[in-house]
Amino acid sequence: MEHIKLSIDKSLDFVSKEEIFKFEESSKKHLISLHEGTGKGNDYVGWVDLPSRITEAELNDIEATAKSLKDKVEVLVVVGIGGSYLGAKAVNDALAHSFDHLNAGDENPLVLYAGQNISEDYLYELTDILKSIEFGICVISKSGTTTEPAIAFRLLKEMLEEKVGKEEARERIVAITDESKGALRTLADQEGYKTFVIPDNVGGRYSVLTPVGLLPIAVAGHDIKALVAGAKSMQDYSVAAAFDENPALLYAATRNALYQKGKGIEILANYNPKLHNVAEWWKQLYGESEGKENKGIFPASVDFTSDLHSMGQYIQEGQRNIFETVISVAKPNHTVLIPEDKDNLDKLNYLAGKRVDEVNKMAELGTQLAHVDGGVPNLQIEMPQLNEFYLGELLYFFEIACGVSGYILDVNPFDQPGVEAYKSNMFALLEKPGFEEETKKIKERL
Ligand SMILES: O=P(O)(O)OC[C@H]1O[C@](O)(CO)[C@@H](O)[C@@H]1O
Repeated sequence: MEHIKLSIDKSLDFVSKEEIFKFEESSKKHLISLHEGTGKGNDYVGWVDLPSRITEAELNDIEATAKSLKDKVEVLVVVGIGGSYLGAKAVNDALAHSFDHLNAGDENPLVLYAGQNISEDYLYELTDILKSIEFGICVISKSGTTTEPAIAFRLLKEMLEEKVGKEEARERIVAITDESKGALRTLADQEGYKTFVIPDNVGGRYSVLTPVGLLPIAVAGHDIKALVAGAKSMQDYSVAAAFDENPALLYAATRNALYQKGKGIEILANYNPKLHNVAEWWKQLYGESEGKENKGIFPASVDFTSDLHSMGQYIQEGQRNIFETVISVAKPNHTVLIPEDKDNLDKLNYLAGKRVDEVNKMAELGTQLAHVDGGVPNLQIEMPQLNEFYLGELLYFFEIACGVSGYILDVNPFDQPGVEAYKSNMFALLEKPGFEEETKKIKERL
């Protein structure tokens, strides 16, 4: 069985093997404490064995719900923010045809997203376009009280009920939320929506392998059983593999060793734009998990080679506080050859007959070497292919490595207290009932 691989060779000019291997024992210990639920934030480690715990019956239920939505709608709007949508978007965009929006032969509904911002123009344009489209809603909120999705859901629910009637709207709305508490649970029970549960012990950013990610991924027509099988394969491998062959432990150890050497920013790079939103998901995962107590690596991302023509300058010659982790896909899913041209004005004939991917791979290798020469340590994560199975491996790899890495950093990787600061200011400024004191204080500052 081939797995995704991590190569740390191009970081060894900056950090020694000893400096990485000094985390061997602690990272193994942290992995065990994640599995046994004995570390910080242990109320939220329900995701650790999710791939092996999820049952065939649960997956079948998700697939059946996806099918009934598919039969009814052309568009499914996933309403959620942060961990309630980023995982689904990451996988759907990685697996979708790049030009899905032109309806490139896809019979599955188009999955759109709302509630991930509070832009009036976004909501206007979305509701406007949906007037002439058969749509459904998958509303996802663990707490049920997050402002952004609550606003979007209110608008979309009202619109759908007006468009197709309350009875039919009920058939087209699925709610994914807490088992027993919260505003969305109450509403879903009142209205009789089909619901799925976000387990209590799984936080939003670790929830992609629950119905939160799996339902929208199934609606888009992707194989959720293969995704979960990939995650399970990485769950097993991360427990069984020796430290030097264990991508998750080695990644956690290497990034912490680099951090201790002053590399405070990690840039996740890809050479396939389909992976753009995997990086968006990864940024929440690592940013919310590690950025606390005035510590943590700042997670950033780039799409190469596009961003070599913008951010490339900074990475090559800017402040030397960064390292780069490249996600590389070994084998593309299609073949395109560079054609011969008799005039050869662009001097490209030396590439004629070669695959486009060969050029991409040389750009990747050339960039890694240049960045190393410029003082940027490089890690490489290689996926054999971009498909459900290896995406499942990748997601679980990043999750388990994040838990271990957070424990090495000695933070609780499962809380996000800092996110409340903006919310409380926003509520004070909006004069939300219950925030009178905060409103008074904030107004004095303006
Ligand atoms: O699913 P909910 O409760 O609406 O939360 C959405 C997101 O908001 C946060 O709680 C931060 O505000 C994230 O951790 C979470 O993924």
